[in-house]
Amino acid sequence: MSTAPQLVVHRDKELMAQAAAARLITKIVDAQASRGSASVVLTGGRNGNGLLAALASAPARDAVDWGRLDLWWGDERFLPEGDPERNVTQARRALLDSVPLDPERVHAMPASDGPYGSDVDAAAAAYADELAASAGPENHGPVPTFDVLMLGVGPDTHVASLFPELPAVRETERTVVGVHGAPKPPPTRVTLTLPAVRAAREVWLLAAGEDKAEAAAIALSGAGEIQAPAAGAYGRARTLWLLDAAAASQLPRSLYPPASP
Ligand SMILES: O=C1O[C@H](COP(=O)(O)O)[C@@H](O)[C@H](O)[C@H]1O
Repeated sequence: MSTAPQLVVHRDKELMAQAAAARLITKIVDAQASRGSASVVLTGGRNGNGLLAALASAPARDAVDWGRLDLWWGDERFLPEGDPERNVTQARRALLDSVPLDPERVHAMPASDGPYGSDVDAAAAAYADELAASAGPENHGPVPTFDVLMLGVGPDTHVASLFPELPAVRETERTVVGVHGAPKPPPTRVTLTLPAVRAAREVWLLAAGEDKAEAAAIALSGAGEIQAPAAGAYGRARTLWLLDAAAASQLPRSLYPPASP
């Protein structure tokens, strides 16, 4: 069942990144206190990396037990290991290289020069197997119940590497698929599907900047998920849109409470 989106609109993208980083720290600490460990799905893109950079410079980052955190990715650009355009490379630079993570719990998606070579479909199937191996009976399915799954929203409403009208966004069975011919470079990618996204307790959609305003307005105004993939991204317990004022500028004001005078 879909959870109705809740919206939080911040003054600008810097404040949005800092507030989202603070929110994520609290979520991780709470999950570790109640379940022993936490699991988070990272997103690539400007807003996702902005959040990680804000987290890296937040003093409260030391409240996280980094060794008891599983990190997964919502999508990856299928490029060689270490390529600066890979989402994991960018995440390492923004945050991961500066915190004491357990390398066994950092679940990067395969690279195009990894064990599956250039076979992106085999790479996607392997990531699906890794997810399934981490899911316990309590998860009732082939993916763990992620505590938080973050998604940057593209100007065309794509989330992860689920682009409007492409086969990946129509997938209803597999949890991870290879993407061929993405309209945004690089064309070959690996992505979680909407059923995998919806296994998360909380899904957070990040949209900052004027170029996200139309996408946010379309996705939040009843568009279908095939045409507007962001509209199909929701969590089991909560769906949260974190925006800045520029990205919220085309939304009907009825969707979020007015700022105080
Ligand atoms: O290519 C990608 O783009 C989206 C959105 O990125 P943005 O820079 O427009 O915020 C991102 O969420 C995704 O992970 C990434 O692979």
